[in-house]
Amino acid sequence: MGALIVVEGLDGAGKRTLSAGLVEAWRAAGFVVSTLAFPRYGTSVHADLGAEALRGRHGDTASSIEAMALLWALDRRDAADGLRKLLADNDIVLLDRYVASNAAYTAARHHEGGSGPAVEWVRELEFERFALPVPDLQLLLRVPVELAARRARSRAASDTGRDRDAYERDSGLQARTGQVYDDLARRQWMSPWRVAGPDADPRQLAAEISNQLHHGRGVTR
Ligand SMILES: Nc1ncnc2c1ncn2[C@@H]1O[C@H](COP(=O)(O)OP(=O)(O)OP(=O)(O)O)[C@@H](O)[C@H]1O
Ligand SMILES: Cc1cn([C@H]2C[C@H](O)[C@@H](COP(=O)(O)O)O2)c(=O)[nH]c1=O
Repeated sequence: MGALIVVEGLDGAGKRTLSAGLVEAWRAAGFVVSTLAFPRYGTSVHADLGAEALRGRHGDTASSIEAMALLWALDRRDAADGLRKLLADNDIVLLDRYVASNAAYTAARHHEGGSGPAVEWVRELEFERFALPVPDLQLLLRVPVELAARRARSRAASDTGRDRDAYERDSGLQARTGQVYDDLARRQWMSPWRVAGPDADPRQLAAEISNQLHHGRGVTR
């Protein structure tokens, strides 16, 4: 059974870039690695509806905090069997966003912290009711809100298919989401967390994580 590792952080933090670096380093070290990014745009109708809602479609869907969270959660529920198969077939499965994204953004939209009712609602929905696999490690890519916003803006300018959505345009939401992520990491919500900064070296991080998991539960190579 492979190790389930999740990269979390704000919009534009650099999760996709860091994930690519980690995967490259682990593969170079001989690990069999698969990756998946949530929301699964183009694969999941729930993910696509969510993205469209954040760009003004589907009436008042985006204004409902729980409706949005349910769309993202249903995307993961549909992915659960495939995820279990990936875990059976790989040493490491790396996810770019997972359940903690729903916990952080839902709590932040409600102006709650990391131990409030929104986080508990997400935990009960996704880990208990939907029985999604619990991560072995959650990695918070913690970058200043201003830097993440700058990166999200410059990516939107250079990539015409990646315009900023309603959450990315809401600097207050991003700041509160960052605080909830900090809370979740401090509380070690659901599993062990590590925090990496904007200058993290993917190769060094990859080595530290595989050592950490080796001493804990899995990942032998
Ligand atoms: N370490 C870095 N140094 C400089 N630029 C970076 C770094 N990491 C990411 N970027 C740039 O910042 C932008 C956002 O990065 P990326 O797509 O990896 O973020 P993300 O966290 O996956 O975003 P989102 O969650 O919004 O999809 C991209 O244009 C990327 O090239
Ligand atoms: C998976 C997931 C995402 N969100 C939020 C985070 C982003 O602001 C948007 C879209 O995600 P992307 O990474 O920018 O494509 O949705 C969320 O609130 N809950 C989730 O589970």
